[in-house]
Amino acid sequence: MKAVEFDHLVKDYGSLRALNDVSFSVEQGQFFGLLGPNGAGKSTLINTMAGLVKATSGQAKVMGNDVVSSATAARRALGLVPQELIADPFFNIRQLLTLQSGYFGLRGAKQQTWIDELLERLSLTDKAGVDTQQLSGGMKRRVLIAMALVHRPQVIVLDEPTAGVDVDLRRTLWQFANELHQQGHTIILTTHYLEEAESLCDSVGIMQKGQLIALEKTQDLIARHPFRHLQLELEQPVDLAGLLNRAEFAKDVFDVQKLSAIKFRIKLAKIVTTAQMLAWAQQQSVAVADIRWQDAKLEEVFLNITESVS
Ligand SMILES: Nc1ncnc2c1ncn2[C@@H]1O[C@H](COP(=O)(O)OP(=O)(O)OP(=O)(O)O)[C@@H](O)[C@H]1O
Repeated sequence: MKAVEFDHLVKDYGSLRALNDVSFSVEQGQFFGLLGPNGAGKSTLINTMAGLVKATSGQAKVMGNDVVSSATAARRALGLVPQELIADPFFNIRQLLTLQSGYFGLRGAKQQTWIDELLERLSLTDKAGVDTQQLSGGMKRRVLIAMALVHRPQVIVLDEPTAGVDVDLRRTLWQFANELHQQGHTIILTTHYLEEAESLCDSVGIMQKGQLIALEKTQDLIARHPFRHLQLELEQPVDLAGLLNRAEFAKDVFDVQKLSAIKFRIKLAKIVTTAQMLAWAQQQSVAVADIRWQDAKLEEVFLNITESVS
């Protein structure tokens, strides 16, 4: 059974097609990154999964449960941390979490122990009796996280959880998310911080204009797009850009950035080995002092994919 499954999902808002025939699945136990530029359809997809948005056609399932025909079971399997911050004038944090537990039929001492644990983990213990209206933005976000986890869902969806949060909460959040992942929960994360996605997510899906345009293991995706940066230090100043323009692999040279008179950062679109590079330098009578490679980052791969599709 897949953690989540989308089958030919379409969502129209009037004449705007926010989801255009999206089909893919996320395996149980994955830490999955859902990426895409603003307006790509990520939130629409997530909200469809959570039963908050009704698809125009197609199907979405959470842990095998159709989000429409088995809505209660699907909702129970999912914990969504939404983007928007809440403020409830009537309840304090503990009351809110107890109420949320009640929606899932969870009551009693065992549930209160779990609520205590959530409060502790999210550094909210001191604030448990405070009305949510009086909380800062970051604390409201912690409450949202606790609310999403109150029923210990198998699938946890974090919709841009670190937008505008401080370093401390960001660290707490990733530590907690990693722990939940290790305990076997499936985590689905949308974020515009691609460094976060690269370090946390084992697989990523990239959406653009309502369609899924890439779906791969994070490392495979990066490896398949052979950008590498070469940091080259020369013994003496040389017009490296000029020389490279005349080189046989000139078409592969992406960008030459002069860092100093002798230091360059070269972005290559094709893998060139160190030996090839050194042989070429020798041919050109360029004395190389140091050569260092750096792999592409998810951010560059992402920009390359989304730019080539748009
Ligand atoms: N309730 C709505 N009514 C009309 N159009 C909507 C509604 N919700 C979203 N849209 C439109 O659907 C498209 C997809 O929006 P969505 O919020 O899913 O994108 P996103 O990838 O989550 O973007 P972001 O990264 O900015 O959060 C956008 O063009 C948006 O304007």
